Amino acid sequence: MSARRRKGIKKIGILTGGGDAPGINAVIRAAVKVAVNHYGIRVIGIEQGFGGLIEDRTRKLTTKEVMGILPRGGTILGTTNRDNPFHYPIRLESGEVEFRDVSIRVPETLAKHAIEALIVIGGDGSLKIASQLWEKYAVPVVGVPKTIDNDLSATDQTFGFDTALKTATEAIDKLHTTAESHYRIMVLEVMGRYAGWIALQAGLAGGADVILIPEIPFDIYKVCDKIKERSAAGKQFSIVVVAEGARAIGGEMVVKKVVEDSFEKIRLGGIGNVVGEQIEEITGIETRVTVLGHLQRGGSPTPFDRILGSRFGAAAVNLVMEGRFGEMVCLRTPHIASVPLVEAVGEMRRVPLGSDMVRMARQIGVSFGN
Ligand SMILES: Nc1ncnc2c1ncn2[C@@H]1O[C@H](COP(=O)(O)OP(=O)(O)O)[C@@H](O)[C@H]1O
Ligand SMILES: O=P(O)(O)OC[C@H]1O[C@](O)(COP(=O)(O)O)[C@@H](O)[C@@H]1O
Ligand SMILES: [Mg+2]
Repeated sequence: MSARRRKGIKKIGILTGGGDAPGINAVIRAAVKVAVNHYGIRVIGIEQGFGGLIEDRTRKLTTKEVMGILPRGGTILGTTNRDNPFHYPIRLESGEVEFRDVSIRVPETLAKHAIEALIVIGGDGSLKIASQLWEKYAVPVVGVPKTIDNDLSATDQTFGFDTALKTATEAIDKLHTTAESHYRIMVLEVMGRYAGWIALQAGLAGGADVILIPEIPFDIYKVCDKIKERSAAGKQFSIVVVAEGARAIGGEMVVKKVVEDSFEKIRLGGIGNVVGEQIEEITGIETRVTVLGHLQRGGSPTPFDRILGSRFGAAAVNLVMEGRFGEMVCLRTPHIASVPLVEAVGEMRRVPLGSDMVRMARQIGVSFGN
């Protein structure tokens, strides 16, 4: 510990950015406990993501503040998937919004509070900002990967994904019983942005008949063939799981919303209804659509996510104390490792078409609609 103390760090900051994910509070709790109890340093929480560093919203995080938060979903610090210091929305007197680079305020706020290192818990967007802050201002940052989408290539898994999967699987189980009773087709739309991990794995865990993911564009007639094949075999109901980023061959992804003051403006959603209507029209079988939405991001984290979050939180503080800035902690099963942030945000992890999970799914009769 004395060698680490020589690095001279006495105070660190923590912020959470992007969509929340169950397990964030486990990261914060572990980081605070390790910082305070093990290294004897202080922790400042930045509120509401990068906006907190721009608008100077901070609060002290003691071990008392993190008591009892392990099983809690969400983030006690608040978050946003809009604020980007390099592209920050400023509301003009005219009411119009203008984007400006206000990133200089980040090192200014950190200096004001004597914060010597910053732990950023976020997905690709937030970690890219962290990486830019490190490159442009040498802000001493360490990243912690977070997203229910599990779409970061640099880590075997992100926390939050397991909990989202549990929620989506339970939803499929529930849809099964009502689908079976009413001889209906049930379509479930799940999140995941441009990756199909939630749809694929929840679909497999819940025994879906059709799984539509962004990585495999579908043909609606092939989807209906599978449903008709089941009907012919006496199975009078079917479960179709659709990722929000799924699209028909030659078609576009369905956009639910354009968030103008966000850097990444597109919010996906709506493909479930499109697919549901087409299935009903083509097969003539009564079809209902459920959009699972933000239920997937809420609730108490699973044991896996609590433990992974805790491991990441502890590892992030260790990286800080070792002076290894510009890096992100990651899971290299069974170990916790680290990678440079630039590498971490470089590539999105999508479902590989040759993966054994896709192969197994096909072998047990799941249709991907192609
Ligand atoms: N490719 C990008 N480059 C720079 N900033 C980005 C990029 N994508 C998103 N951002 C910014 O990062 C923030 C968080 O991104 P988002 O994707 O919503 O969450 P996450 O951190 O979970 O990926 C957004 O507010 C946006 O301003
Ligand atoms: O909460 P919003 O703005 O509707 O965002 C929804 C998006 O956020 C997510 O839930 C999580 O994405 P991030 O981890 O990148 O924040 C996506 O699955 C979904 O597309
Ligand atoms: Mg993102």
